[in-house]
Amino acid sequence: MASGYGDASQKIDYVFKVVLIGDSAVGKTQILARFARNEFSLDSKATIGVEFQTRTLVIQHKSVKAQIWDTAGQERYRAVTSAYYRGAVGAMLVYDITKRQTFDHIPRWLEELRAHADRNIVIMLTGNKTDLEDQRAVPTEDAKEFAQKEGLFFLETSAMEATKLEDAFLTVLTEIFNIVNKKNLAADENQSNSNPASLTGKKILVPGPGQVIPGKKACCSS
Ligand SMILES: Nc1nc2c(ncn2[C@@H]2O[C@H](COP(=O)(O)OP(=O)(O)OP(=O)(O)O)[C@@H](O)[C@H]2O)c(=O)[nH]1
Repeated sequence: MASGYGDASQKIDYVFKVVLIGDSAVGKTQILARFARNEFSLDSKATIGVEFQTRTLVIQHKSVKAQIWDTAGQERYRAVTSAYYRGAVGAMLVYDITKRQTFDHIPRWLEELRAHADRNIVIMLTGNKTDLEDQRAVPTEDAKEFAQKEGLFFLETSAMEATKLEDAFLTVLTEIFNIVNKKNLAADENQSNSNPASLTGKKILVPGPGQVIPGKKACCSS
């Protein structure tokens, strides 16, 4: 269970960094605005550099601060690639369902993600702008098939209408939470006085979707 937009004074159990990537104008900044502040603007300027916003949620009675990072889709405005991905445990790989090219570029984004981020980062392929169904250029089946082949989660969203966005983020955050929690439980079993500390500033190694091996200790390095 997850809820709310958080309260600055509350105790935080975990901080998870999630990055948004994809071509320019697919809706990354508005996805972030919708998720972090429940806002949306049609008059969205191209992102220059990098920004992040946070939202605190409760997942399985623990307080989880989602730190969502957004950078420009346009090469010339992008943040330093390796710094952007450093410490990320989740990624939303976004395309626009009305622009085929933005989907055709997804393998390139995935390649960059796999080159720079933790190899076990949890990834959600996100087809945005479902409110423009009449202009659809990417069949759902094509994306579903690609996601299955690559071992990604997949959902179609609309930042404008707030459709499936909560689902998309919660799926990623809950998957990360379960993996990290499993790691802490394993550590507790091995070391009775171990301290399942906040993950702030720590790079974590997590198994990918569908690759959580029961009983196997997920590994973690700082
Ligand atoms: N119809 C519709 N428009 C959207 C949706 N999400 C974003 N947009 C619009 O698409 C345009 C681009 O959105 P941005 O969020 O700025 O795109 P971006 O991916 O951050 O672009 P860069 O910063 O250049 O990488 C803006 O006009 C948004 O209002 C959506 O779900 N539906």
